[in-house]
Amino acid sequence: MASNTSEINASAVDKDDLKIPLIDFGPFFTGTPSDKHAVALAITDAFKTSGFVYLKAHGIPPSVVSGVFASSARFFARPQSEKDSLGWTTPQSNRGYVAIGREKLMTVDETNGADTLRASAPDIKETMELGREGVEGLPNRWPDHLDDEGKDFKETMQSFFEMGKTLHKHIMQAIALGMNLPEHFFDESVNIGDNNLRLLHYPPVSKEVFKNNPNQVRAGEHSDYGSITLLFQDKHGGLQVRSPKGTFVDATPIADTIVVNAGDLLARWSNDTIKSTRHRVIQPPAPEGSENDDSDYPARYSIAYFCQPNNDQLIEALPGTFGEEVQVDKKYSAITSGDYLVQRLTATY
Ligand SMILES: O=C(O)CCC(=O)C(=O)O
Ligand SMILES: [Fe+2]
Repeated sequence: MASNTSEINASAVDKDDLKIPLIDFGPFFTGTPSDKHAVALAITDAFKTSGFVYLKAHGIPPSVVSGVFASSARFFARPQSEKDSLGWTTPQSNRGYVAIGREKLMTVDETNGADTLRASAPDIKETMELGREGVEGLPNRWPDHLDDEGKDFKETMQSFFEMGKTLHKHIMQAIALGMNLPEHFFDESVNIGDNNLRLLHYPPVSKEVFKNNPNQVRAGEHSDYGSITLLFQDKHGGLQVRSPKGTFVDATPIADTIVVNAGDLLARWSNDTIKSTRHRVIQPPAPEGSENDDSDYPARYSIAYFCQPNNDQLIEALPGTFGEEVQVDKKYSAITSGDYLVQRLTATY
């Protein structure tokens, strides 16, 4: 048990009071009930302190993940006109291709000045947004009519979408146990799969761009909107998390792990006992000795699977997070998951 506990608590990031553990999710599926509980508590504890955790043995095979990265890279390599023909339309749909400069991620307090911010330092990224299949009037913008590669893309992403849905359920089961709720407490709240799979491509950028504009980033500081985000990074790095001291700390990629972070809706659901922590993406850290190298920063690819409770799920303070026993009132009024998401998306596009 002792070795098991220390493995659960391995540290991935520990800087400026920001501690992000690396947790082996395996024992949650295969361990004894007490192993399972220990994993659940460790994950919940991480969400309550930093809002972030690295997970290994999460159940999505590395070969599947590399297949999704490859398919994503082939998609972004298509001619701009093809990608534009699959363009994102509305926050209600939130499906389709988003060209560089269209979305500006920002913090909640910045949304009043969204247009100025977008103009001065647009995010240097393009994305492809994929949603649940079969929603009346909101089709995914698949490239399957273009060629065989487009058909492969559709199949790969549909299958990955389902895996993300399952992992969402499992992590919510861990959170339920960690919050002293029944293991299956959230199952019915996340069984529809109203999630959003976002493929991201940060193209190569000249070092001058970052030198000349101190506000330039690849993706602006923000918190995520939903319950949790499953983030798959390539090896380049550039993701940073806001520490309690206010600094940005690198969340360096670790092979065969994913970064999972809590979103605003889970923070709200937990009456702010769980934290939705701000993060951003900048240029990758320069390898040592490369200070005078003036070649471009390399491209970076990532996959963000935004998990969202079912659209019609009412989000209000969970049992145990308010009331006399804990001496805290409910901090927020009830809102459905779907209404909340559309509100947030409307501000950033
Ligand atoms: O690309 C990344 O590593 C993070 C992207 C992100 O935070 C987001 O799209 O919400
Ligand atoms: Fe994010």
